[in-house]
Amino acid sequence: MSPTSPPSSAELPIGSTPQVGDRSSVMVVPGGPVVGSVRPPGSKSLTNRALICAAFAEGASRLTGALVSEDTEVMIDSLAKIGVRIQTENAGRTLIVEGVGSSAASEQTGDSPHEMFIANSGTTVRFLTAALSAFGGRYRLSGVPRMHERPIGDLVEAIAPVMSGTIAAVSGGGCPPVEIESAGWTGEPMSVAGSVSSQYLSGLMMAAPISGKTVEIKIVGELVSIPYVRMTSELMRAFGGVTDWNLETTQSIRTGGRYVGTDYAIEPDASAASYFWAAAAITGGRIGVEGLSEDALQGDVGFVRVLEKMGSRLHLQADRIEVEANELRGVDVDMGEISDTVQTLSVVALFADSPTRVRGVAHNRFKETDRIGNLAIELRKLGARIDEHDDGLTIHPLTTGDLERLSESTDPIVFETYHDHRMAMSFALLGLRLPGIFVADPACTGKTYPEFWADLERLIDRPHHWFSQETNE
Ligand SMILES: O=C(O)C1=C[C@@H](OP(=O)(O)O)[C@@H](O)[C@H](O)C1
Ligand SMILES: C=C(OP(=O)(O)O)C(=O)O
Repeated sequence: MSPTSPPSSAELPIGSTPQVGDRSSVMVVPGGPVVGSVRPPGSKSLTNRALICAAFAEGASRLTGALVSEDTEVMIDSLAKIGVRIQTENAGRTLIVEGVGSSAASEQTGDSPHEMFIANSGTTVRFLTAALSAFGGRYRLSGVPRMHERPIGDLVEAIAPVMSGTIAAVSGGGCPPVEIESAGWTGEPMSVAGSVSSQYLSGLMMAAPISGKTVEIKIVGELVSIPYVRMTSELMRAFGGVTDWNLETTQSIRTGGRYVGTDYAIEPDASAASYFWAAAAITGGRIGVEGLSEDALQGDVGFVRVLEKMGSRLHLQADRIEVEANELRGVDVDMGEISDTVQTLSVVALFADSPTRVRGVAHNRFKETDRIGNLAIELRKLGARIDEHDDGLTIHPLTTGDLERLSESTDPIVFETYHDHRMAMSFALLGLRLPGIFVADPACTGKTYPEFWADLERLIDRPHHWFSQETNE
């Protein structure tokens, strides 16, 4: 799909949400400063952790503020297959989970495998692989083609020596599908590598209470995305699990206890919030995100500190983080702890007055797509110089000449999104500043934020232009 002249568009009412396969691109109409308030949906990371803890708890839990999206739906559907009953209220944002308790190895082995479809949800496949191996039984977890290219070998290798039974990642390079036939964990100490994804360690930590054992987990080598591991500890504690961890002094974690049903309120998603904070920063606007503070469990609230380093002003309140635009300068920043916001920041960096170097995110190549290589390919479509590094990117800002050329051009530029929700939401920001920016496959935001386009329209108070597949092909 690459139109050479703008196709005829359909204007839909503000607040419309694209359906998968329904419309193949969207053009956000540029305008002035974006000003306002927004509350993104619940955190994906917190929702899927809370679902794991609640599912294997004794008793019922009530989760409020939950995310309703593909990544949480595949978790819920998979848990339902092992008999976890989950009722929904408030259009799915409240989940009442009847826990099944801890290890059920004896009842589950011998059955035909439970087939679980986990789409492209890293948290779901990694957390469930650990949890189900600890719970016991036969399972097969498979997803979309990209999921079968996303590594899980380090997790499988960590589990195999301490599990009674067999576990394998059957695609080349140690990728899903994952096949498990388990009679539970032995309780022996484990070792896990953490340089590709922190989700392996988080999965093992959360699985220990499910195994009914207290387990020592040694972290081998570098650990990426550390704030997510802290989040795991906090979530486990909220549900009665025990973690003993001091990463500053030790590279190992003791984890165990038993989960008990709990009422738990989920924070809005901080990675989703990054798009709105960035929208303020690049349009001369001011946007407050409700329901988040710097004390949030999600490390991605740290994105606003990077914006501050670039020149934006922050207004911090107990339950709201507001970003106000100011002149933007380039920064040299390690984003290893907030890697889901690299695409957002790269778009912001295009509008700064000097280059930005993003470091520490080599693991971004293993996510929904290669978030270094493919990000560079797309951003270069604007004419910007983007240097690709093993561990990140250098983004050279658009020059005044580039901005003039792009502002006057009537040629559309189509941004491919690679089935990656964060590509789509980040490129939408370009459309706030520049005409003719088409974002392909807008429905891919459904992985974590189905209402993204609707929320953005309400905030900017003007409709996007939607283009159907037929129009563009
Ligand atoms: O544990 C989590 O909830 C997550 C951890 C991060 O993954 P990595 O640990 O693979 O960086 C992040 O990118 C992902 O969106 C969610
Ligand atoms: C990397 C992501 O997701 P996951 O690893 O959970 O699929 C993400 O949401 O940006």
